[in-house]
Amino acid sequence: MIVTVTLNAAIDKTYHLPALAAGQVSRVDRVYAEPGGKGINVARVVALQGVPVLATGFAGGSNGDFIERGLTRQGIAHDFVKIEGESRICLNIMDQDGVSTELLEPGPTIAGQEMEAMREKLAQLAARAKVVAFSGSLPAGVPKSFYAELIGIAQKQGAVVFLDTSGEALIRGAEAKPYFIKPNEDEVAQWLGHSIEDENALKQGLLRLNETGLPCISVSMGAQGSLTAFHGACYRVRAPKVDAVNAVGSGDAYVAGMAVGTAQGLPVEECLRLATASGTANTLTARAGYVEPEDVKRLLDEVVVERIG
Ligand SMILES: Nc1ncnc2c1ncn2[C@@H]1O[C@H](COP(=O)(O)OP(=O)(O)O)[C@@H](O)[C@H]1O
Ligand SMILES: O=P(O)(O)OC[C@H]1O[C@](O)(COP(=O)(O)O)[C@@H](O)[C@@H]1O
Repeated sequence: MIVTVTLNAAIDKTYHLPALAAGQVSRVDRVYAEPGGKGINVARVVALQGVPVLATGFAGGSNGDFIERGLTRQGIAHDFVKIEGESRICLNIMDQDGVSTELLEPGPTIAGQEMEAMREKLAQLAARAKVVAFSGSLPAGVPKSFYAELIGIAQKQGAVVFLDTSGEALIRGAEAKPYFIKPNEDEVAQWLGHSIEDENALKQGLLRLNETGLPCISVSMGAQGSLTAFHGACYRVRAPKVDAVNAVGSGDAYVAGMAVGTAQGLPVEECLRLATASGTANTLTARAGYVEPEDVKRLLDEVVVERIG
């Protein structure tokens, strides 16, 4: 089983409208509202590929109820820590030219006893999991070291750990040496303490991070695919060319593909192929963090994985 952890769960709302004009009234043509936040998107894309998954994290208020009911309706097992605060809404406004504007609420404040409940729940769930994937921002009240703490709990239960977050939560979380991380290029530069001029510099940087005890690091680059350092080997992956409809959640779909491949014990090249096909398939639907399984299957053959060092 794969367990996904979303500490800052959300209702992901997507508004499709002709144009977004600041300071004016805009009418929305189509609205999608889904259980979301990065880890929940990962769970949905894993489930859509027919692999057992369970979503956990913090959920509260009427938005939390919506998230849990939505997951149940979508057939995704879940077991959240109930919190006093209200889970957030994240808004993606898509105009007719495909330009996306995201508004992400900060989320609720988490109390000390709610964090304690999360530690206990995770220990139980991780004992049944092959892969535990932590994704997304930290809600208020949670210390920046919380991911490192939770990663330690999951590793102690024998799970392979993924971490997809940003900023200080990533830097501090990475101290616990998760198996897989997905920083962006700026974060890699910040880590290394120098700017990254070109792809070769990025490759060298990722390989150096490998040496610090981080075995698998992917930097994804939208339509350009991704670069991954894996135990001292480097892979350049080209994504299939498609007419993208909505790329929000593609990073999460990529993580889902990596998690599925890893849980199934596939070689890293095949994990990267599945991750990329899942990320690209996510761009083909109007919904965030959603793939058609036939799209993933069809795109697999169009992904090019090349070892470059
Ligand atoms: N426009 C696109 N065309 C084809 N594939 C895409 C496109 N956007 C994203 N992808 C796929 O999804 C993966 C993750 O997307 P990316 O936008 O880099 O993630 P994030 O959402 O974390 O920024 C990419 O590596 C690629 O496989
Ligand atoms: O937890 P964060 O970092 O605030 O991000 C939350 C948002 O990220 C998203 O998952 C999209 O992320 P990606 O496009 O990077 O996959 C939204 O669906 C979600 O609401």
